[in-house]
Amino acid sequence: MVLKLEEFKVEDAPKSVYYIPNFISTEDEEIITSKVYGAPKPKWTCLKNRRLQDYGGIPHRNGIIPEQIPLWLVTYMDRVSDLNVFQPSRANHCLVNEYLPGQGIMPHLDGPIFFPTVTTITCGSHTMLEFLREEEGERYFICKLLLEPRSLVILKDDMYKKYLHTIEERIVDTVDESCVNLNATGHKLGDILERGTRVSLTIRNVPKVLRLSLFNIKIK
Ligand SMILES: O=C(O)CCC(=O)C(=O)O
Ligand SMILES: [Fe+2]
Repeated sequence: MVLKLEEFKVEDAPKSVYYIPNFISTEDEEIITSKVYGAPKPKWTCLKNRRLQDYGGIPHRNGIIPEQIPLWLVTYMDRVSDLNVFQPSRANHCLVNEYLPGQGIMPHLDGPIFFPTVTTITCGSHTMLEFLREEEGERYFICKLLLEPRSLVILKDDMYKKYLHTIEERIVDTVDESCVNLNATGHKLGDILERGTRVSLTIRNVPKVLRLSLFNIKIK
């Protein structure tokens, strides 16, 4: 299936957002959640307000020391790379985040470690991804995106580099006029959406790949 990215552009957002509903099937969604929850307990990193798993290695300022990515996940990372969003490269890192109702993520930029395009597959529950502008220490709300289960969202340009993104710690979301991708979703103004447990795959490219050289290992 060849998918024309331009057809999924969110026109009412700052440059650039693409929102693709049903990027994966319900079967894919079940595979992803069962693999994520089937991972050994030490694979999880527990933060104060969410849990996460790193695949592909831990990204650092100087680069990433690559780790083998399980085949089930390579399938989905390849499906995203095939949209040519990381050209001339491909995805080599995936962060899995789990959010229980009431959990979220603080306003942040993904930063310069990554190729400046971020893609996220949402499983299990919707969420509301909100965007802020930061100026002279003040933060101003810009817009929000309703991320439905099985969707893919792609952020690049100013939406990657300039505007912070955040998920507020809420148990319900209300759909209002600031939700700029509403017409691409199955929802309407005024809908009240109760959050369930959301598992997201944040798929990116780390351009700097470090290779461990044997010559740097001192043998006594
Ligand atoms: O879970 C999400 O949709 C966002 C995750 C995120 O912003 C990040 O991991 O940098
Ligand atoms: Fe982020």
